[in-house]
Amino acid sequence: MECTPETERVPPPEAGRCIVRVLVELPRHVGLHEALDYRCDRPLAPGTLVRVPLGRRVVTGLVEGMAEPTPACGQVVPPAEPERLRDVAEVFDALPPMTAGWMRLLDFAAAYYQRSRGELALSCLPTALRALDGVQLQRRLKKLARRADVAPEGATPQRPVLAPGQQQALQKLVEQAPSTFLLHGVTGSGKTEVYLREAQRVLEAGRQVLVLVPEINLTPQLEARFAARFPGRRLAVLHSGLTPPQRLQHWLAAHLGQADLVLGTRMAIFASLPRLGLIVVDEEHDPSYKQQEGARYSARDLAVYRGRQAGASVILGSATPSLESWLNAAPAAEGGGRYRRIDLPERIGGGALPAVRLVDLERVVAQHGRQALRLHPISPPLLAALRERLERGEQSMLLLNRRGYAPVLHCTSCGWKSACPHCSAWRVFHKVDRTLRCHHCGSGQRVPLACPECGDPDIQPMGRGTERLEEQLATLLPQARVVRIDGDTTRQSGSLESQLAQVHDGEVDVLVGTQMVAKGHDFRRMTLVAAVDADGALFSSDFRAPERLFALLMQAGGRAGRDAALAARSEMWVQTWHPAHPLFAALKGHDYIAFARSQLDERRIAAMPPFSAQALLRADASTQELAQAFLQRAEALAGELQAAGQVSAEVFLYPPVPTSVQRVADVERAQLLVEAPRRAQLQAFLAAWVPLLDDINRPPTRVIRWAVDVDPLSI
Ligand SMILES: Nc1ncnc2c1ncn2[C@@H]1O[C@H](COP(=O)(O)OP(=O)(O)OP(=O)(O)O)[C@@H](O)[C@H]1O
Ligand SMILES: [Zn+2]
Repeated sequence: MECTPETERVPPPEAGRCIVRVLVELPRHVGLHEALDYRCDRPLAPGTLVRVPLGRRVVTGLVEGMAEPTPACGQVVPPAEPERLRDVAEVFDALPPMTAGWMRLLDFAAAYYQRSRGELALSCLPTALRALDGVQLQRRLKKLARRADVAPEGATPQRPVLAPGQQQALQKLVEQAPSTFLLHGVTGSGKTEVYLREAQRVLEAGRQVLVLVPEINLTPQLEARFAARFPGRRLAVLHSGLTPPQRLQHWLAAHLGQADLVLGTRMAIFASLPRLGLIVVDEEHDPSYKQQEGARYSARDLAVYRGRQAGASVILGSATPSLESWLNAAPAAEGGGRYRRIDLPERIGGGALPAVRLVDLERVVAQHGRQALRLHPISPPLLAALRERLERGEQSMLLLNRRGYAPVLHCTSCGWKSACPHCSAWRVFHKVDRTLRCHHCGSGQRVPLACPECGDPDIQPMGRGTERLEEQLATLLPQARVVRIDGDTTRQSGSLESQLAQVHDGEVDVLVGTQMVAKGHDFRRMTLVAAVDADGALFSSDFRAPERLFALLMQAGGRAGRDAALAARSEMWVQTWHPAHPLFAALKGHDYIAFARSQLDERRIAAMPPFSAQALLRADASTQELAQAFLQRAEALAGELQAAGQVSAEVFLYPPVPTSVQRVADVERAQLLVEAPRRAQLQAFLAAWVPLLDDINRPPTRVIRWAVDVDPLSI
């Protein structure tokens, strides 16, 4: 058994008299203490995995520590009477315990995001592990050991000569390690090569490397690059696309230290890595790093915590860093000083970033008449630009952030629209299978042959999605090979890889896609990227909308001209009704720094994050009144705590409001925004307030569920 510092507190073994405290999967609301006590014939190290009886079941649990029969200090909760305790059913001796560092990550994440530790701990472990007993686990481990014996071999990897910027970046990484770094490198500046070289250094020092990417669709490309560079190393991947047995196998390889490299999406931040030496968070600005259900954690923020704990460097990489990270990397005098910034301002090979062209749709209409945009959204100049690429054998990409054929169907005679009966949203028209589908609750129906209200057969799509754009392109450019990549075309496993391979192999002339193809991909033959309809986000009520739009457009533009030979004639087009918007001026200059400065100035003046800290309390109920009534009680409770001086009076609660999509799957949703000048104040407030919320959720005005979202990304 590994001797972690915690084991020193374990009392001497007394047969059958040890009491261990075990975390089991209990949501916070169940009302039981989150760790339960069990008897065991010997002391167990914290982090040991066990099976314990819970009600009539036997479940997997994680040993938190020993419950001392005579508490030495006041903090230890005295165990229940030993004779009434049940016995640990099984100890997973074959597995090393989770490390003390991992247990600290768990404690931190649970406290910070207001979750029960047991629930979080068990949700971080592979489901397949939770289903195994000791005998089955032994079998798995034997299989794994056999595979580990045959070390993979391969050709000596090819390493490019580093560009001067990359060299300087690596030098800083070495000199200042371990620290948290913000690697601000323009698109195509070779950030991945920096990750690879730093990873190599860390691997050679005998430590493990964790690399996070925002989307599952970016894992195959990255996996291929790392596998090619480190042929002798075992590589584990963790993302939601794996089957449960695969996930268990990869998780075990990391936990046992057989895998030196772990690549994955946000969930991989909880991978067990006993020798962790480096964490890379690629595209660190991406909202996908924030989990949107259950424990709403930010994998990026946890990476920073985890790195510090492990004495490992953390590299946050992006061409368009989040404003939070940008501020953290600013000089201390400007409110930063927490991260070290490293810049890669130039593209590999010295290629230019694509020239940005705004198509003023007002002018298009003035010149070509209203009908120019009536049948399809591609303005005449954009169409000409697409044709030009086609003639030269170059690739183009059209970005439209809406999947489906049309966001709504409507009846031309009575005005009926395809509303979802369960949500406050429209059902989206998907022409491929002639269905109307709600993107919120997933419910669907076949497209009606006539208007359900008045019987008129003339029902028409309104607006457009990627499916329709693809269809229109086929008419506009009949000779072009068009492929569409979005959430619908990539549902089947393997389909995304084959579609991307087609693009890389030059079998595609025009790629139509959502934001999913706008980032990370190293397309080599693309010389035109066009955002067909970007205006929607310009006037959103969400204060983060401009930041997100700017990042999306910069990233999308970054797919063009990545081959230095083609860079000079590469372009990023944006069709807009508002060409004078300041966001576009920054985009034209590829000026992230100016954009960040102006956004941060606005946020500072308005005391918005990152100059304040926020949390949302969300409530779901059968009616909006019930949901809001719960939130009002929560608000009143906060007022009482403040009046009693138990929490800071500087924490501000906004009145409860319906969420932006108010009803989903017949459930009404409302939210309450909590804001504090500093994170620590918000944390102290939540720690006092959240545990009391169950007491105010009682019949007859009980809500179905409530949840806290700390550092919410959309409000
Ligand atoms: N030193 C080098 N010499 C030659 N080619 C390089 C070098 N470094 C990187 N490259 C190549 O340059 C291209 C761009 O690199 P990479 O994909 O790492 O960019 P990036 O900074 O991650 O861009 P993005 O932010 O758009 O994802 C890749 O094809 C990569 O193989
Ligand atoms: Zn719905």
